[in-house]
Amino acid sequence: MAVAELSCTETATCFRPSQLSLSSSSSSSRFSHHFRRSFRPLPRTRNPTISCSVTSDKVQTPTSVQAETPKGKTECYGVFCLTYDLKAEEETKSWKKLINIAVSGAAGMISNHLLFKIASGEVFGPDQPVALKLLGSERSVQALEGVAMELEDSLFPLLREVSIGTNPYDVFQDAEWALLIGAKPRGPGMERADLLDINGQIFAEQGKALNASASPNVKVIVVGNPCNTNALICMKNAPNIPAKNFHALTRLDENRAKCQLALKAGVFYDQVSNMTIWGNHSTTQVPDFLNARIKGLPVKEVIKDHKWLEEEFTEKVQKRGGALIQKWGRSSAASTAVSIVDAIKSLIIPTPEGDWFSSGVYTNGNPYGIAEDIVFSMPCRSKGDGDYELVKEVIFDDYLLKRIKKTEAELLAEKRCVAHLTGEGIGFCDLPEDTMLPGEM
Ligand SMILES: NC(=O)c1ccc[n+]([C@@H]2O[C@H](COP(=O)([O-])OP(=O)(O)OC[C@H]3O[C@@H](n4cnc5c(N)ncnc54)[C@H](O)[C@@H]3O)[C@@H](O)[C@H]2O)c1
Repeated sequence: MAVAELSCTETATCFRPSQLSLSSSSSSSRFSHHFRRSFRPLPRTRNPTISCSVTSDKVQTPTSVQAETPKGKTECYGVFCLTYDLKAEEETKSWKKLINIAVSGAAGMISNHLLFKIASGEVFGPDQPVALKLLGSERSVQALEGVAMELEDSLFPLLREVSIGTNPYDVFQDAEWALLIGAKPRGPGMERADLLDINGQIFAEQGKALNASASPNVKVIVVGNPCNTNALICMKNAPNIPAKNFHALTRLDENRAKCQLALKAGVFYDQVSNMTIWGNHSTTQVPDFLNARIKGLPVKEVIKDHKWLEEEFTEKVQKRGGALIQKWGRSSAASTAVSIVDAIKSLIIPTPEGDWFSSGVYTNGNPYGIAEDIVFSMPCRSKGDGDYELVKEVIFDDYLLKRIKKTEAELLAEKRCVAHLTGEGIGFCDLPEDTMLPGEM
């Protein structure tokens, strides 16, 4: 094989030696799984200029490789340009049909953990090929290419295609899952209301793009904060997608609550079940120790220190993100990625008998008397078909109801604040207090 040096200053048709030697072979049987992946940039709003320098006289020119690409696929990115018909190749395999997974904020810290879990088969299963569609901001394009390169270098057999782009209408094309992580962090001195507006605009646009481009039954998990209201905005801008398909991630909060209960009870955390986080992914969230169980028993029967439950436990879960920042100097990324995996698996694997999981979902028709038309974390159960039902057999006491009311009030205020982004008039911000997101200082 010819040895070539490569340098690229922009995304476009750049080739590395392995890819070039592959392109000269017409026999697809010589390709191993990972050779059949493609990394191609999606069309962007601005045209990239190409600057590649390959220092070898033995390699083929990019032009000859381009000529071999299947019809309609004129651009490719990275090591493996698409020089074969991926669909024809798929027909010879007994694997499941490829699924398209869009991830926004793909160059960020959470995605840096998540993408490799998805590509490895840990999330959707060891026989489920995946295509990753990575959305970044204009500022993160170079980093996005770096992510794609690392994915290439990992040689995941299940990873069949990676595309990158900055236009959500292109990136979300045919997406069956949309993991919306990308958002702006709250800067110094920025009010929560400002953050709601800035990030709300991102999610309004992405909702429209999902509506126009994604699979009609796409499942959407909103991670970028403030995630409940961002999910509401996204949903309102995607009227053709069922409202039930939109989730705000509160699974990290559930996992944190389980961990704290296990520590206090002196059991391993797999003994804690039926954990609900009610409400907003903020410091008003309510970790429900009334309905949770330890070794199948009500928590209050196992942990007799009820003062601890009401005061320390609740606050510890609510402020866990901030405590972590103090130690790490940055917000939780690995455990958030793990919780996104948990959230997806909870929808594609039947919920264990008698148990449930928490997710921020649309409140219309909820059996708990929570205000309609907001995205609120509630207990859910799934048959493993991507859908869920709200759990009916939960109990309430005054303590729980009072706290649920507080987080509900916050979400209703957030909703009023973003009315201009949900098509419901002029936004008016009267947030009860400037509560922090878990993870903020
Ligand atoms: N729900 C939860 O449990 C939870 C937990 C932790 C973090 N978060 C939130 O997740 C978000 C991402 O966290 P992170 O640590 O990965 O942040 P990060 O700053 O490392 O990454 C965010 C990425 O998003 C990109 N981005 C910004 N605007 C974008 C847009 N319009 N389209 C696409 N990409 C865009 C940025 O360029 C950046 O690469 C933050 O809003 C954070 O508050 C939520």
